[in-house]
Amino acid sequence: MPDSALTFAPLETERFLLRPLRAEDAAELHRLVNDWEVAKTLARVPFPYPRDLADEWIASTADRIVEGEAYHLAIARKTDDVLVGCVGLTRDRDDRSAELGYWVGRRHWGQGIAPEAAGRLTHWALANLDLDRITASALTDNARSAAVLLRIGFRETGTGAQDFLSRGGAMPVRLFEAGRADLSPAQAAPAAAPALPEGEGKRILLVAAVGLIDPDNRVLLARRPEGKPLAGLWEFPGGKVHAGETPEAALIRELKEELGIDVSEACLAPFAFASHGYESFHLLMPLYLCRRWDGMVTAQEGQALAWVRPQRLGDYAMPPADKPLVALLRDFL
Ligand SMILES: Nc1nc2c([nH]c(=O)n2[C@H]2C[C@H](O)[C@@H](COP(=O)(O)OP(=O)(O)OP(=O)(O)O)O2)c(=O)[nH]1
Repeated sequence: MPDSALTFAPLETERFLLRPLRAEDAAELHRLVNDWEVAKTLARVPFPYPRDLADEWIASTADRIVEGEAYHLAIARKTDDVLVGCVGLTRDRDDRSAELGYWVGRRHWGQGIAPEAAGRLTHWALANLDLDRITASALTDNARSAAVLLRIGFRETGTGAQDFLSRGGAMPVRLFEAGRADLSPAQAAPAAAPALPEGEGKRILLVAAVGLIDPDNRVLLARRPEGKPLAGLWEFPGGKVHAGETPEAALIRELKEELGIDVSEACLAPFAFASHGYESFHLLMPLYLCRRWDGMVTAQEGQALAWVRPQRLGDYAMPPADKPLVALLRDFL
């Protein structure tokens, strides 16, 4: 799946824009990073830091964004576009992971900039790239950096050793990792959901979903957007059944809201269901199939959509509840 953006839309945080680096940033970047207190915490930064290297490195970041290999971004103040540091991710496609790194210039320390920027990039990456986890490391003598990672939601997974250019050799580091489950907002069932029985002490959440099938026998998947639980995973369109609604009425409403199409109840054929225990609720999800609708399928909420051939469904990371449904659907279509 192509997920590398040709042009990278800056990511906004409360106080900063995380934007691609520009040639004009080189002087300030050099001033901030050519500081032993900053360079000594970074694995791939030499000290002293040659001025030319700032130009070369900035030039290389654009290509790597286009190729979807690495996202090294300026942390720029929204008010005056002043560069205060950098935050970046380097992907390991084979491992479906990426490594997070960040630094903030010494004159900007103590303002909570690193967690704000690194947290935003981590959430964005898990929601928009084909990744399952983000890794990071911090020197064992850098408690401040470890605290940043823990604050974002990273888990400490062990210790290791890493080569540090600035220190001239291998140094001991603490290793960290974050996956969707670490960062997801609480998966609480909404107040609007009907009162269903509890199973094993967990509330049962009723969600209606549909496999929309086009004339080429492809199935529509939608990507869960940033900010929702399980962000970045692909799912069958649908949503929670509200109090007083039938599953069919809920689906008709959701398909209008999310995809801008009109579906009649007669075109929703019951197919299978998922019953899956998540940590804080038990999901009960009837899956319908639908081959007829009115209107053009268009993402109404900015979510990514993909029409997928049945035999390629396995290429898309989906919530654990969907696994049995995918197998059934592949056999059926
Ligand atoms: N729509 C859908 N939801 C799924 C699938 N698999 C799966 O585990 N789920 C889970 C994820 C969520 O916990 C829940 C759906 O809730 P949701 O929050 O997306 O529903 P919604 O569209 O009503 O969202 P909202 O308006 O409350 O933001 O079901 C699937 O294939 N499709």
